[in-house]
Amino acid sequence: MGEILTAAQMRAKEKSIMDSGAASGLELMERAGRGVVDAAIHAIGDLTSCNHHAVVLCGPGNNGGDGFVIARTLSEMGWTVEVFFWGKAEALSGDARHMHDLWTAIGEIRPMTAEAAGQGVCPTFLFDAMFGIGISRPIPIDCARAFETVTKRQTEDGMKRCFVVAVDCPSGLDVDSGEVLVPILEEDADDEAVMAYFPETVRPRLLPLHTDLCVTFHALKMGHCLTEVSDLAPAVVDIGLDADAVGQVPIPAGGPTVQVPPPELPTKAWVRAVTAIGAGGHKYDRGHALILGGGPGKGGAARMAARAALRVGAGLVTLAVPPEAVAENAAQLNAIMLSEVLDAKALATMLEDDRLSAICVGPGLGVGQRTRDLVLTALRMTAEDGRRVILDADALGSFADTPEDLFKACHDGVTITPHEGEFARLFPDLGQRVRRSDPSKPALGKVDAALRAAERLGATVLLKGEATVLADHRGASAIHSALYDRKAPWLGTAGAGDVLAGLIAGLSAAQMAQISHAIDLAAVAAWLHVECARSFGPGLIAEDLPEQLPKVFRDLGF
Ligand SMILES: NC(=O)C1=CN([C@@H]2O[C@H](COP(=O)(O)OP(=O)(O)OC[C@H]3O[C@@H](n4cnc5c(N)ncnc54)[C@H](OP(=O)(O)O)[C@@H]3O)[C@@H](O)[C@H]2O)[C@@H](O)CC1
Ligand SMILES: Nc1ncnc2c1ncn2[C@@H]1O[C@H](COP(=O)(O)OP(=O)(O)O)[C@@H](O)[C@H]1O
Ligand SMILES: [K+]
Repeated sequence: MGEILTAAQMRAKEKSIMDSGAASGLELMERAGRGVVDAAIHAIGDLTSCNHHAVVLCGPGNNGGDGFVIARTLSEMGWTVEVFFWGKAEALSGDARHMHDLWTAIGEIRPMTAEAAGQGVCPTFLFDAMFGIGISRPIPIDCARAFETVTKRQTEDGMKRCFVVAVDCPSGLDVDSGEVLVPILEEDADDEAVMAYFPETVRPRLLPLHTDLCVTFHALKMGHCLTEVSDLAPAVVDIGLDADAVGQVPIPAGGPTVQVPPPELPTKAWVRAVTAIGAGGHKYDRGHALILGGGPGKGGAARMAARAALRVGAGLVTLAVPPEAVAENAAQLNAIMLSEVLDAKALATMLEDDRLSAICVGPGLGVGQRTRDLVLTALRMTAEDGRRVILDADALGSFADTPEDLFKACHDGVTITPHEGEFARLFPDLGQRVRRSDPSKPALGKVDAALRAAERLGATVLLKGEATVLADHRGASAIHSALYDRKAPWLGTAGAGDVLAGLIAGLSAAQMAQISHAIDLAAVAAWLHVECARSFGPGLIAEDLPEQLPKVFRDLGF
């Protein structure tokens, strides 16, 4: 698993392999269907106590074609298979039609209605092959209801439910944005607000398609990484798209080109490659991070950022606070140095010292003119010299009314770290379209939104959340999802974002601009952030995060 693709990129890969003659559409579909069966059986493991009965729900496109292959494969293995079909056989594509006909030679097809699908024994597997990457609007209500009624079939003991396998993606998932396009319940149909499809009002009323395992082809798609689509981590089936001919065909732009590695990759080498961790040397070789802090009583956020910067490997860290906050901070700091900074002019003087190699502005600073001045000064003083600036929280909030001022001042050494609210205030047009707010327009999704924002800024954007998305002005992007086996919901705790900003600042301080791109450092920081949260576990508060770093580094073998 290296790359994450958009639907268009996947289609381009499929087309190029077919055009090259290396495989036909039918061969790909056969491999896809058989791969799903293998992955499903592998997930269950021991089938001895299962009833070898499966239900396959097939849709009107090639996803349905995969479903017919699944039905035939299981039937050949001696399973009892029920197939429900939504669509018209004559409207199927050539490949899907062929698979449909192969199935009808050995088995029955019934129309997909809730009544029909609700009858019968509880199957071991329910395969959702209704809609795949070709979904364009909420799935038909009959499909959603048929799905639901199969999952409600019960075993004799009334306990067991079937194991639901989504083919390519759960039907209704927009694989580019991660948005779920499932239908509005009929009982809501006379509610104007619901029918207007405003996500806030509609979401709780939507019919969820619960999935145990999602099996996709060749590579994960963006939606699998932006939304938790199944209980188990998605399985990826190799359908033979890696042949040479495919590599030579440029795939369309717009998808991520950098991916935060999953934990099974050689993480130590990756962390070492983009940081100075484990490199040894003098403290002055590992940079000096400057963190700007807020006024009296508002210093916690910046202190946590400073602590994270020091623990992650900056040689020195200085916290610079307004004069009236010096006493408070002096009482709280030891290894972190303390300076006083009255205003932007004082900051400019301080930044003349180019040993200060990275600057973090925002946590706990307060929204207003003083913060705006500090941000613009930090950006001006670093515009030409390769030093990196991390803008978080109030540094972003202070430009909600004048975002253009920030855009003009940003440079390629800047990383901004907004959560979705801060992002929407800085980029209202993009923020609105992260999710579908207008039924007639597809959602932009977090990756596209972050890429457009990064282009506008000429800088790196790290858009936070359960799935953290990174993008830069060169068009590189990455997704780091704290989902599936990297879940860390307890990381959503006050101050966690301040720690992340400090981690990026610490890595940036230790790293000179020419060695790696800002997006790589932000990606390592995002990975370490979640790793620290997972290492600590539930009960975590933000202060605990930097204290987990030594253990995380030890576990990596440093
Ligand atoms: N290419 C290959 O060789 C391989 C492809 N593979 C498989 O193909 C899948 C992609 O196939 P696909 O492009 O046919 O799209 P798919 O997701 O089946 O649905 C599109 C159909 O649904 C329709 N439709 C859409 N939304 C709708 C709605 N709300 N309500 C009603 N109808 C709706 C839409 O019609 P239309 O929008 O024109 O009305 C169209 O008919 C992919 O996910 C993978 O499983 C694998 O076998 C590997 C090899
Ligand atoms: N459910 C979640 N799972 C994993 N990480 C999360 C989750 N919710 C939030 N986070 C992470 O926690 C941090 C919260 O940051 P932020 O929203 O800025 O909060 P704060 O301002 O309190 O620091 C972000 O890094 C975000 O990615
Ligand atoms: K599906």
